[in-house]
Amino acid sequence: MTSLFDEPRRLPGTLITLDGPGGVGKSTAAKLVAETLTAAGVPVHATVQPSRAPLGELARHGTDTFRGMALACLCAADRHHQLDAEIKPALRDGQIVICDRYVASSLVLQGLDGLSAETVWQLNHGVYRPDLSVILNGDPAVIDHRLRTRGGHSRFERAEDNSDMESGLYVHAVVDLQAKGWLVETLDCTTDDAATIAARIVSLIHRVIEEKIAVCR
Ligand SMILES: Nc1ncnc2c1ncn2[C@@H]1O[C@H](COP(=O)(O)OP(=O)(O)O)[C@@H](O)[C@H]1O
Ligand SMILES: Cc1cn([C@H]2C[C@H](O)[C@@H](COP(=O)(O)OP(=O)(O)O)O2)c(=O)[nH]c1=O
Repeated sequence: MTSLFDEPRRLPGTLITLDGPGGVGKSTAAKLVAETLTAAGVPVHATVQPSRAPLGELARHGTDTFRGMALACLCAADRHHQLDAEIKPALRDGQIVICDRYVASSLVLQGLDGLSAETVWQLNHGVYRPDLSVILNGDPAVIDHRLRTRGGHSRFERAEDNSDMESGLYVHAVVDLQAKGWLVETLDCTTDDAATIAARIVSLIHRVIEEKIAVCR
C-alpha cells in the first residue's frame, strides 16, 4: 500500500506512540513518562487520540452512536487533522511528542467493528510514522480486572470479552505495523507497576534518541 515515495519527510522531533487494550495502563504510563522527561528538562508535548479538538471529542464520546466505517473515518480524519494542526508543528519544533493511542488502536478497534486492516491503512494513508510505537499488553484477565475497577469509557471497553479480544488483536497489529517498517516494542504490563512500565518506556525513548543522534553524525 504505502510506498517509500508516500513517506512524509522526517522531522527533527521524536514521535512516540502508546497503544494497547483499554485498561492496560496507557494513560497512566503516558502521564508518568511525560513527567519524567519534563523533570529532566526534555521538551515534551503530551497528547491523546482521539484529540481534544471537536472532531476528536465527537469520536471519544460517540462510540455508542458511530460504528464501523463511520467511526473509522471520524478517527482517521481527526488523526490527519491533529497531525497537521498539533503533532507535526511540535515535531518541527524539535519536541518529543508522546501520543496516547495511534494507528494500532484503529487496527484493533476498527477491526473489532469488522473493518479489514487494509481499509484502516487506506484511511490512514500518509500518516506520520512514529519513531517508536510502544504496545502495552499483558494477561487479559489482569487487564480486565483493571478495566472493570476503573470502569469502561466506550462501547468497546464495556463489552464483556473486550480484554481477550483486544489483547489478541494487538498481537496481530504488531506484526502488521512491523511489516510496514514501523519500529515497535511490546511491553508486558501484567505484573510490573506503572512506575516500572514508565521507566522502561523512558529508557526505550532515550535509546531511540541516541540512535537518531548517531545517524545524524
Ligand atoms: N502497571 C499497572 N499496574 C496496576 N494497575 C495499573 C497499572 N497501570 C495502570 N493501572 C491502573 O489501571 C487502571 C487503568 O489504567 P489507565 O491508564 O486508565 O488505562 P488505559 O489508558 O490503557 O485505558 C487505572 O485504575 C490505573 O490506575
Ligand atoms: C484512537 C481511536 C479511538 N477510537 C475510539 C474508541 C475509544 O474507546 C474511544 C475513546 O478513546 P479512549 O482512549 O477510550 O478515551 P478515554 O480513555 O480518554 O476516555 O475512541 C477508535 O475507535 N479508534 C481509534 O483509532
